[in-house]
Amino acid sequence: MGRILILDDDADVALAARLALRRLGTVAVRQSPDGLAAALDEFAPDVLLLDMNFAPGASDGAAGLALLREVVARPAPAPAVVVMTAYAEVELAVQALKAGAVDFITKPWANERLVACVQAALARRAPAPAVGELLGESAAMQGLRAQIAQVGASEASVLILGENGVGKELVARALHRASPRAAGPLLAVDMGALPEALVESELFGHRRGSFTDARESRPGRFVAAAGGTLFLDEIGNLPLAQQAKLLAALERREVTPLGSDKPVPVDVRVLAATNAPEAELFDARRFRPDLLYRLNTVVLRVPPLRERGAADVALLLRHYLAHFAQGRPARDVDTDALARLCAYRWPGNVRELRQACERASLLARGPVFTFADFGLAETAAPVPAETGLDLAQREREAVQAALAQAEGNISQAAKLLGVSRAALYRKLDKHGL
Ligand SMILES: Nc1ncnc2c1ncn2[C@@H]1O[C@H](COP(=O)(O)OP(=O)(O)OP(=O)(O)O)[C@@H](O)[C@H]1O
Repeated sequence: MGRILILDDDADVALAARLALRRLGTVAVRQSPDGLAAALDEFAPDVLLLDMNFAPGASDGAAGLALLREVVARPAPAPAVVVMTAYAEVELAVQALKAGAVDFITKPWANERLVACVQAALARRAPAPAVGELLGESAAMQGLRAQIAQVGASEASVLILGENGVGKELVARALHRASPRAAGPLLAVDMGALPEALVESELFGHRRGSFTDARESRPGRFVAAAGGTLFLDEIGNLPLAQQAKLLAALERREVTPLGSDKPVPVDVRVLAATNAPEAELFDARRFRPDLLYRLNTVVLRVPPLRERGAADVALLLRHYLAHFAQGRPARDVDTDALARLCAYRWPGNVRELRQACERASLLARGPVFTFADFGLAETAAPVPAETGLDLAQREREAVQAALAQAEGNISQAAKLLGVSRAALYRKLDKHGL
């Protein structure tokens, strides 16, 4: 989400742009360049969509270029400028790019093109993501982040569901950060990794001598997380006997350490996660329904990576390849490789993608990354069985992948594909992109 200012003296054009762009954030419209500086100070847009002509009859774009230069020269944070030109004004568009515009859009535009162009400009202005941030701009990930913001602020128990490596722990951390308990600790307990005999002492603590190895008294995780959040990972692996004890602790909001008969009050918010299929979780022979109802006041489902779309895969690739480049500029991903990575199923989800990026960054020798560099099991590009090798489809995928990698920047995408900008525009038109 961002702040977008549209400057166009044609009220109809400005309105059409405002309607198309409103789902990207807060959109304001000005019809005259008079007072633009003050408007920029006041509204502080991330992106300025700038018309190039303002005087009646003028078509040389001089007024627009002059405004563009003023805006670009403003002290940071100056907005990213996307200029609007008429279809034939390629020369003017080039001048604008040279003067510091991040992109141009020709009128009349297809709304999807305008949205993609402004979205890319917004993304370029967005601050670099903090470590551990849940990345993804697909509708599914935006929805998930909105849910986190909403339920994070409450004390509700949240059950986080999703396949291996989708980011359930990141979701738990984000919920904790969004909560009033953010200043307190977040303690994670991996139920899958704990031997059954140790579950109780780990969660509830023990008194010295309560069992053979208990040389010292030890507070359990419930007590250690006081004032904060306890994240019970792989909850589906908790044996039935311990499920009963966990239920009792949650209901009474107190725990009794092993070897003690004095209950200790606890002050934690409990988050739980599992990669078990929901059907298994709702099987009373494996998981107590009463415990499930305690844990799942809110259920958050983290979608598998293959359901988030090519743009999210490309975004995560960019993020992790930059991360593993360790300060050096990251190499590009070859267009064919990108199309195949976007179509790959990612059974290990984001964790698998992260590891594949680490492998490629360490081992690849070429100037660009190829599909083989990522060391993924599936080596053949997926070819739809019935249609065979559909050239048009492959071209469409390559264009999509290049646009995703170039974050919607047409010049860069054209460079990646080895075609001119004009040829890329024709391809966008041909494939209705
Ligand atoms: N949306 C995301 N953006 C950036 N990184 C992510 C995202 N989702 C997951 N990751 C990264 O992928 C890796 C796996 O994430 P995480 O441990 O949270 O997954 P999980 O669902 O808890 O896995 P498991 O089920 O195996 O416990 C981590 O390195 C995490 O930082």
